[in-house]
Amino acid sequence: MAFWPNVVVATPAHSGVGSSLTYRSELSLTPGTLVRVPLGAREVLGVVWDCPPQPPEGLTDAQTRAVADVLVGLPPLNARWRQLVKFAAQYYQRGLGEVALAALPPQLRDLSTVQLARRLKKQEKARGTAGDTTPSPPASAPALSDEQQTALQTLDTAKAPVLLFGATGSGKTEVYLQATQQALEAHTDAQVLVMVPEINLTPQLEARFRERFEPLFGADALVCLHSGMTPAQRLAGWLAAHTGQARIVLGTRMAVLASLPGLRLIVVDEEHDPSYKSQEGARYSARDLAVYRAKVENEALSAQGGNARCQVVLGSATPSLETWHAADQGRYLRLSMPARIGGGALPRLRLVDMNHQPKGAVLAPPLVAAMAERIARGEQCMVLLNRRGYAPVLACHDCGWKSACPHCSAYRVFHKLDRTLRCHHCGFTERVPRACPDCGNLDIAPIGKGTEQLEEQLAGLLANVQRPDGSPARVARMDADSTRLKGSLEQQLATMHSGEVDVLVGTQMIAKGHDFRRITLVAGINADSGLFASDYRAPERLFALLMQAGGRAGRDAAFVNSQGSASEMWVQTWTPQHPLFDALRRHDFPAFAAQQLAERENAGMPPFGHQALLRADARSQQAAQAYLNAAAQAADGLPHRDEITLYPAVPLTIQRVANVERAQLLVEASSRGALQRFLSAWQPVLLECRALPQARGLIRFAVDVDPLSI
Ligand SMILES: Nc1ncnc2c1ncn2[C@@H]1O[C@H](COP(=O)(O)OP(=O)(O)OP(=O)(O)O)[C@@H](O)[C@H]1O
Ligand SMILES: [Zn+2]
Repeated sequence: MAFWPNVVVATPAHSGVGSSLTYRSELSLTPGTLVRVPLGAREVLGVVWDCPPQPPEGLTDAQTRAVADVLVGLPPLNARWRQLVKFAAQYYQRGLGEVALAALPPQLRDLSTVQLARRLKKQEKARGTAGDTTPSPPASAPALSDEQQTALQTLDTAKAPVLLFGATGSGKTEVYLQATQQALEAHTDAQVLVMVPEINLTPQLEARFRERFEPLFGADALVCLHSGMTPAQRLAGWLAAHTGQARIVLGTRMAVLASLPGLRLIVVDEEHDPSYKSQEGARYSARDLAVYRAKVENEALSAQGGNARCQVVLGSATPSLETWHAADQGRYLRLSMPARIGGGALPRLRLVDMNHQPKGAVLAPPLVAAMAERIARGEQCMVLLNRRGYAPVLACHDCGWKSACPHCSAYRVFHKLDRTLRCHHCGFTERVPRACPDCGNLDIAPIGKGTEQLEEQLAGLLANVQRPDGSPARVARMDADSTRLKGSLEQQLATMHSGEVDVLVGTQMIAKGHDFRRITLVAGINADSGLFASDYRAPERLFALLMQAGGRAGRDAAFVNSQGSASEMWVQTWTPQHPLFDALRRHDFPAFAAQQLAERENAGMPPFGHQALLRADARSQQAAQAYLNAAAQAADGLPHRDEITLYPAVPLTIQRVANVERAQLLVEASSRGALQRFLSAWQPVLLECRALPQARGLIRFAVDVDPLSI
């Protein structure tokens, strides 16, 4: 007897190959089975989607090729996983095979059945011995605060996705830890997925999970999944999750597509973080997929009877407005934890009106004085500036030359430490010229400021300040440049935790999730850039950034009290009267969210309206825009066209990157369903339009559903 399995394989997006290919097999293959199949001259990894016993109409034996190999020993990917992948592919307008195969560890593609069997055996063996070692005593969990206790109980019983709206330092992590423990103890096969925006930024979190759960469930109980791992590590982690050996998966957005047959709890920590949205391939939102995934799991669980559930919890002190709105509507259950652990206060806001500061001052003198005082008392400070390098531009005052990147419509950033001009978009790097390349003038100077410069200036301004033990104050910088080397981030965080460093200067990476115990002053240096950005999400981002940054101050109430001080958040601004600061002063996220949501509703913006972007990359800006506009024209008559607004093509803010011209076209609809159906109908049209004469020079197009910036 023969079977005709339909197999999905990784085909390039829009390659025209259908969502699955039909092969022949002597055996009936369970859907979800991993196979190797011939594709052209190659042999590729594929996932069996279904396996009918008759060939599809019109197809004969002779036309189909046989499945080359079946990865026996690996359990098939289950129906819930396949449903998740199918949904992601449809919703984000990508190929099924592309999404399915991208969700698998890359190394799986290269392994033969024999190699895979060996790998599995090794893992099985390791598991056998793991139990032999005597477990260390479990790290004891602290007694929960009343708010934490209530949150934990509600998580256990809630029938909807939960928004854990907890102030900075309210102990959300402890709630995740104990909810994880509850879920794992409820069932021997239960698994928990914990997602974080950037795993390397928060080594503390991983350490807390390991410390808590390895003694209880063994050293193999927790695996990580993120793009910084080696291919071998990723495969091992994925296999452990897929076989159920790993009980906890801690990962970044990609982990949302991991195979987790026993999934019972999904935690999305700092759910507002933009890095949950993928910016390439299928541009999915891992947060939104997490909610969908829990729904699929719950449907399956309730079909089995019993009352097991898969809970999903989205946690943040500054939730995304999408999530906040869903809670307003009752689709999500909002759990509030307004109090900080230990009863500490949130930092007091000090606005510095830069109109009244000495001209050219990067740091207002009162701010420097306040920092000096705190250092002298043995407290730490943090200064946030969202721009790395020494200065964003280098310029010649004689002829007007500026350090433009030859390949991008952007300036190259001046990095003083290694004397380079570096493009932050394409990476193009050159030594800083000794003189102006255009006129030979020796006097070329930086314009604006970045973290390197801030570090340098602060070191100068605080040179005479002493710590309580009489030693000089120490300033350090943490940004993508200072943490490039492996282990350097951990080391820098350690110097901060140990108190070696008094002032930490850095980009947004210092504002995220860290539990520094002795910071009592946080300063935001250049907030205004976020106030007047053209993107309608800019205020939401700025508010979250400032509130999160401020949230690093005063986390240890006992320390703050013993110092006899109060923690402060300083913000330097040219527009202190901006209403955003009122809400920030009151730490009133709900008021800020309500005001922003009202504006969005009036303007029909998300989450009230729904958007997608059609993006085009081309050799010329004209071709990129021509393609987009042609695609818009060709949309006439498509289903739901009358419910859709298509805007004219526009160049991206940075329109050229690495010599590629970029343009986009906004698609808007008042209903998500209409948008979805329109986009599906538009997809073949988008493919056809590539061949139009005016689109010559087009390199690629991509659809971005629910884009984060427009
Ligand atoms: N019940 C508790 N008893 C004592 N200490 C606790 C308790 N819960 C949490 N903590 C401690 O309080 C501090 C803040 O907790 P945590 O880091 O979880 O806050 P968070 O809500 O995640 O904050 P953020 O959103 O700012 O990252 C941590 O040092 C944590 O160990
Ligand atoms: Zn460049």
